[in-house]
Amino acid sequence: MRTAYRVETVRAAEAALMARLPDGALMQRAAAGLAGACATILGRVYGARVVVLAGSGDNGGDALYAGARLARRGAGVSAVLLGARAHEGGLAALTRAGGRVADDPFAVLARADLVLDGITGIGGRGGLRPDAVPVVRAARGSDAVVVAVDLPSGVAADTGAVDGEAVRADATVTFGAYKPGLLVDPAREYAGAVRLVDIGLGPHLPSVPELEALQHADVARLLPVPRVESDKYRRGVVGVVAGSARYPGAAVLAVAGALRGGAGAVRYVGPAGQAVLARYPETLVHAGPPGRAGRVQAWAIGPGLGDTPGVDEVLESDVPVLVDADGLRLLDPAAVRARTAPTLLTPHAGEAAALLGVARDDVEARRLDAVRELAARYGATVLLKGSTTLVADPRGDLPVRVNPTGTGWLATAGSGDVLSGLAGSLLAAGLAARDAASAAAYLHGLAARRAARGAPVAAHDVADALPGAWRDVIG
Ligand SMILES: NC(=O)C1=CN([C@@H]2O[C@H](COP(=O)(O)OP(=O)(O)OC[C@H]3O[C@@H](n4cnc5c(N)ncnc54)[C@H](OP(=O)(O)O)[C@@H]3O)[C@@H](O)[C@H]2O)[C@@H](O)CC1
Ligand SMILES: Nc1ncnc2c1ncn2[C@@H]1O[C@H](COP(=O)(O)OP(=O)(O)O)[C@@H](O)[C@H]1O
Ligand SMILES: [K+]
Repeated sequence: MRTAYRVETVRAAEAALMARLPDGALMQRAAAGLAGACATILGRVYGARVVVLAGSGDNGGDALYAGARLARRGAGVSAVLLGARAHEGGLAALTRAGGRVADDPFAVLARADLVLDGITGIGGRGGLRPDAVPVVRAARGSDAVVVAVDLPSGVAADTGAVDGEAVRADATVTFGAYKPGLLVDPAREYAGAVRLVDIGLGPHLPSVPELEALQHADVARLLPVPRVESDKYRRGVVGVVAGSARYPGAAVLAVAGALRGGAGAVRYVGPAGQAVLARYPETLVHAGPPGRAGRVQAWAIGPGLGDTPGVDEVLESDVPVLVDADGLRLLDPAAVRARTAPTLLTPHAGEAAALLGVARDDVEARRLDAVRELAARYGATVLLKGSTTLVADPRGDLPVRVNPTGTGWLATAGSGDVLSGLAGSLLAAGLAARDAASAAAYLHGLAARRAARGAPVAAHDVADALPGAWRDVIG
């Protein structure tokens, strides 16, 4: 499991650790890790041309000390000082090691092999200041590899927001702990490949992080496995309420996902039964309404539903309910809050914006805030779809989960329908809403990567690739 912590938590842990260490020891650990990562990227340090962009704080200090280490190994290191002052110790170390302050920043940047972005780290506020913007653009426009120190300067560490201009790095070397902005878009995209340097913070960090990203082993522990005493009913029946005369395909895709999610049977309820049976004869179909369709252990309702009623009825049931797509349009927060069984909402950014009464761009810019706000307002688990899918629990003291497996190839019509069916099936199999949502997003992303392998995929390809993704996860 990867975890991320907020700035104030990281600072508190740093303070606790620093109290036990000699002055400056922590910065030296950071600088050593940073220089080592740069050496790996460069391959050959001797003769390499390195430019350090140094802001006025400790982030600049890390970068300058790392520059000094590289200079001692034979790199030609120039510093570009941005801000009213420079980290004294770092600048002195760099000068002692043979580095120099650049007379002409643009000339050194044009010839650089590697640029260290040490303008701001966790102390930065807002986007880059105007003096830094042309320098950062020149760095980006050169052939140099851009390595961000702790965070790409200009991104918000705690939220992943990018207000204004920020450094687009090829790689980020972060210290002590991931920060939420390194895992959540839009900032995540600015960070490139992220490498964590251990500076000994671990024992001083709280056990509950702000954010967590599951990995194969974590998901493997969540996935349901049939046992000797299992039968199709004990494995769980998932009810899929989806599709309409206008969108019969949504029903087929949601069922396709549900059949690969671990439930023992899939009960389809709605007007697209023929289309569903033609593709998946193993489905139990019923014309509806859901209350008459027979017992299920969880409902997934919404994909392609159009104006077909049913959401209110399903919300009144005492089993877990997933609401997606059209089902989200007329959702009554009071009805959701009144439920005793778990509810899982799976909006994309546009649907989340409508539920919150804000613009879609606001949700995209502050995904972490949006998903938390929705979970709190509806008293439901919320899976916010998108390039870094997030899952928030209504219990605000649990970490938000961020899915690391997503791929842009998933941005194809109907892939969300597959996800609904899959997550609903995991709910029926007995997973808690938060686990069902995060395991489904994880498998869904992996399946898309497997199916795509660099080429476009259709939603049904993603569904077909789910068993392979499942096998990858359980190893
Ligand atoms: N704590 C530790 O033990 C360890 C910390 N470590 C390192 O320290 C970093 C944190 O250092 P920090 O606290 O000095 O803040 P930092 O990110 O350098 O920026 C602060 C200065 O930048 C300025 N500024 C603000 N916004 C700006 C903007 N938009 N554009 C331009 N400038 C802007 C503002 O100065 P101002 O110009 O306003 O006076 C502010 O004072 C952390 O990320 C990690 O790298 C590691 O060595 C491990 C041990
Ligand atoms: N840029 C992206 N990167 C990764 N995943 C994405 C991206 N855009 C969309 N997705 C994923 O694709 C799926 C699209 O679902 P949705 O928006 O409901 O589409 P539809 O309604 O057509 O099925 C979601 O799982 C979402 O997380
Ligand atoms: K930085």
